[in-house]
Amino acid sequence: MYIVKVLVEHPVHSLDTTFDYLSHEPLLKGIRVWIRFGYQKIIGYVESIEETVLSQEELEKQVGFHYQYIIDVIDEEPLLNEELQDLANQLSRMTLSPRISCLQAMLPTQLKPASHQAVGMKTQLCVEVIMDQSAKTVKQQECLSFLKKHPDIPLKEVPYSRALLKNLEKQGCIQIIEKEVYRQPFSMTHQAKHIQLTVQQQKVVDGILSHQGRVALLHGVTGSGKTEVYLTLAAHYLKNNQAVMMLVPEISLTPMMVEVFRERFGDQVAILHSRLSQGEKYDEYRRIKRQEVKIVVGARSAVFAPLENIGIIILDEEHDPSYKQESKPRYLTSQIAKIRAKTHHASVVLGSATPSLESYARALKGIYDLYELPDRINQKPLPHVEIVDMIQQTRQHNYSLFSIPMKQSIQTTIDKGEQVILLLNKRGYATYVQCQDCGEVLKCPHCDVTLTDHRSEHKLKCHYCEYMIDYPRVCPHCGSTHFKSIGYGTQKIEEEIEKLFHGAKVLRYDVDTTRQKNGHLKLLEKFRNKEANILLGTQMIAKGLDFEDVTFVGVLNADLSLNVPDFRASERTFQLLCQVSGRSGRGQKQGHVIIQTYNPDHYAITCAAKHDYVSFFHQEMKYRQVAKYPPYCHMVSILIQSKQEKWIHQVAMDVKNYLQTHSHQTIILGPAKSTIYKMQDIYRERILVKFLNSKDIYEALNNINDYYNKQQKGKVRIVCDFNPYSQI
Ligand SMILES: Nc1ncnc2c1ncn2[C@@H]1O[C@H](COP(=O)(O)OP(=O)(O)OP(=O)(O)O)[C@@H](O)[C@H]1O
Ligand SMILES: [Zn+2]
Ligand SMILES: [Zn+2]
Repeated sequence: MYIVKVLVEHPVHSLDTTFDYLSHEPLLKGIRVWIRFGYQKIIGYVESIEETVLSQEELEKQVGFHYQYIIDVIDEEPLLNEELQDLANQLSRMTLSPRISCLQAMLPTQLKPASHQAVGMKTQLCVEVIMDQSAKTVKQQECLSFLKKHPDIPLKEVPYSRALLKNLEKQGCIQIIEKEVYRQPFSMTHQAKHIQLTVQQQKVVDGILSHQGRVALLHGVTGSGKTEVYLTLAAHYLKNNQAVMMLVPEISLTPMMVEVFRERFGDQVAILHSRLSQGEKYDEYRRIKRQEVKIVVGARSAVFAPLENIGIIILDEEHDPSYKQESKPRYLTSQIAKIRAKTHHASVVLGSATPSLESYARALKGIYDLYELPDRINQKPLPHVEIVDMIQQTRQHNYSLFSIPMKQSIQTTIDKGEQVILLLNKRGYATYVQCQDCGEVLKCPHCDVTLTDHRSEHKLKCHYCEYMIDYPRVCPHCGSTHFKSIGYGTQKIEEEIEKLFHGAKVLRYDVDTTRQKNGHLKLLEKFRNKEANILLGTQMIAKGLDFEDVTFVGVLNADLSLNVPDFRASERTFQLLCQVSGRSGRGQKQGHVIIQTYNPDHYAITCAAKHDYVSFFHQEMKYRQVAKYPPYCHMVSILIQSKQEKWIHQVAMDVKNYLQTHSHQTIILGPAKSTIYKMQDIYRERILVKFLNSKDIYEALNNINDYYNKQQKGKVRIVCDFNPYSQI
């Protein structure tokens, strides 16, 4: 008899314990099983098995409750190998999240502990030749020799009649069998070109290869050929029969990197990111697990890909905030990459034109190896960047969103037949609706935010919950019928541009226009084919795009990312401006950039205009040191949430007091109301803790977590976020 400890899917901490079941047979650790839980039949995850010589009766006498048997076994093999099972436990401890939520984060939906396998394998009928002597007719022989040349051909592609095939099957010459086919998320489009590395690139590659097991920071300016370095490294490990993990930040970017990797390595590449269909993800995951592919390209969660014998893990655009998971378990991808690299004795490469302050500081300290690619390929100069002071524009009575130099540059670029990228930094800048008579601004009743005008659908929507209403006819406050949309959204600017510039053809690139499957790719392909001369978009267009004919980049409002209550505001602004500038002048022609701002002297803007990372780094480090922010300390954000406003502040104060008496060398800020105090009808207060020594703060938080999320369950919820990126 075996006692099986089973984790059950329940996203609350109080269930982060295992439940004991019995089994007559030994089971494998890490498989899913059907169990009875209360009155339900649910799926559980086998955490451990223990053999016992006692009978059920004797066992029950010992523990004083009635054991149930496992109803059925779901998986033949463990979902996760030993390495990943250990990682799940480590992740749970690191982030103070339930183990089951860590398993959920690591597996594709179809394999998640609670899932019911809605999508399964895709199969098709294939023809296989077993024996070719007994064919009688000429036609049959002809068909057989065709089939021998095309082993395992799908039945529907065989250019012979079904009757003929049926006869051959009867004679025992062939068999028609059902075979699994993989759903292919992308098809190959371009042909691979062979590129000789520059001396600088080669040096980087050699350096990284001769320090196996280290973390390398590759600081290379935009267009310096980092991708080519990644490809060469990948080829090297592949030749050694080792696996390669290539991580990219945004969903929008993944298809481009996938394309480049597919061109070079064919179907040895698997893709993992959130835009794939359930079925595609399931297939890709199993291709990796069966060791049919050696390279994985994907976004954040691909860091958990079940690759074995990993040689290298590469994170492109390592500074990107999307590497931080913003829901349970709140992990930082680079942290996971480093843990896995250690297990596999793999190298880690963190690549960026604008490394995060934390990474560059580590490189200067010698914790990481630093590699630089200071020049663009073929010594192409970086674009000339001009800063336009918008206060001056107002003084000259230009109230338009476009300054005079911006207007001129856009028009000239279009006239020359070249292309323009325009960045509208939209954060907090979406259009909202205000009553012209009483000033009432329409807000979401469930969240402390204004409703956004989605003109094309005649709707107002909340961006934080599902709330949506029709465009109002009368003001709910005064009954007036005069409304005005305030602010600029990409949609509004798109209309304006087409009126303002001769010959302008705009492609709008944002969440709305890229929602459909491969929408990003299709839109970018249109731009590449020159079906439009202006690409207008939000932050999404700042990264990774490589278009030869883009010679002008305009930033409409550089300040919006500067004026947010986040200690990384300057860093984010600097990164965004460098990245988007880097899209200009990548081909033969010189690039030009205009940044419109109300803060023309801010170092984030002046350093970006000079492409001067190092100066920015040192100035920003001074500020972080004085204000005591990372990398000079660690940080954890504690979010206290409750549906009851009357409790929340008292609980937050209790948490603070507990932390104060149970930790040393900490600075505790707050509690304060969150930037968005009410979200989805839940009130939110926040405490920020800066600390140097992680041991006691970690213990204190673990206790707090235990107390409120397990014992006091229901009243409040506490969410701890180490290395917080978002503070809304
Ligand atoms: N050794 C080389 N010889 C010729 N062309 C190269 C070489 N290496 C890279 N390139 C080309 O230079 C261009 C820029 O390279 P790549 O896109 O890799 O830059 P990057 O450093 O990743 O830039 P970004 O940070 O802006 O994404 C690409 O078109 C690439 O094909
Ligand atoms: Zn009104
Ligand atoms: Zn809302």
